[in-house]
Amino acid sequence: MTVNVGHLQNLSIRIDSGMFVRKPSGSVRFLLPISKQQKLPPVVSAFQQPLRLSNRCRTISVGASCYRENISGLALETENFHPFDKDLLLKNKSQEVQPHLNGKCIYLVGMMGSGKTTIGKILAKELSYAFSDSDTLVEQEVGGTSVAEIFKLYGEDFFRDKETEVLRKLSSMHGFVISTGGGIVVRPINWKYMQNGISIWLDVPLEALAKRIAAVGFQTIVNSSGGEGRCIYQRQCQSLFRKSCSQTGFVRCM
Ligand SMILES: Nc1ncnc2c1ncn2[C@@H]1O[C@H](COP(=O)(O)OP(=O)(O)O)[C@@H](O)[C@H]1O
Ligand SMILES: O=C(O)C1=C[C@@H](OP(=O)(O)O)[C@@H](O)[C@H](O)C1
Repeated sequence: MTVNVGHLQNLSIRIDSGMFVRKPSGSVRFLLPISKQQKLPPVVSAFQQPLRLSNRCRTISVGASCYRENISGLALETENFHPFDKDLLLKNKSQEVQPHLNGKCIYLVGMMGSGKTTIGKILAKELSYAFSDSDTLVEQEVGGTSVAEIFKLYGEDFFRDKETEVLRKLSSMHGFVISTGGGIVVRPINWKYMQNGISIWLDVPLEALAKRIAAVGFQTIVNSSGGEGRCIYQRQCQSLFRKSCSQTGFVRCM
């Protein structure tokens, strides 16, 4: 599905979906997936600088006074960007793409603590979508048993089976923003179900994740040894996210 947002900052660009994320430096990155098959015309931006959309995933700035393409060609960063409020950016972006989504579900994927719930709730509100959390749906499937209890009583495989069942049901629904569990990418079948919607990977550096998880004292279900064990697990998931990103056209938000 492509969305023509030619009017957005005069960018004559066709995108599958996109999202603004403000980088710590204050600039804003707008990410979009480019599927392999799409032969997109060169994009002449508002700044009259032709862009070659050759990569599967591009970041492009919007509303900046000027920008430059970085060496890897994967990221455009703004200079002299006047920092916008992130929620305002989400609001503006949501209003731009909402009419084109045709009710497609939006799946937020990322490590524990990457902000799936926080951003998912804002996004759902701005898109007039319902918000749901795959963990909560799994708990409902198991009579209200908590995720931690499910892992303890029935083990991870049981949890993963229920997680896949939840995604199968969601794949025929519309109008949801779903915050998925951090390990949802460990099963390729889950990617298949999420491809019925739009998947957005919140790619937060491990250091920032560690700070957030430490700050809220998350029960690390998957690796109670915390610390090193958790970091190894997170690195495994990160490489899975990267792989799924390359194979399934996930939108990657940094
Ligand atoms: N962009 C952000 N910057 C800083 N902290 C954030 C951001 N997004 C979420 N957080 C914080 O990180 C923690 C985890 O956020 P949450 O949305 O629950 O993540 P997830 O649902 O991916 O586990 C919360 O304390 C939240 O306030
Ligand atoms: O990383 C994981 O494998 C998990 C992350 C959790 O979700 P959150 O990322 O929302 O905490 C939850 O699905 C379960 O504890 C498994």
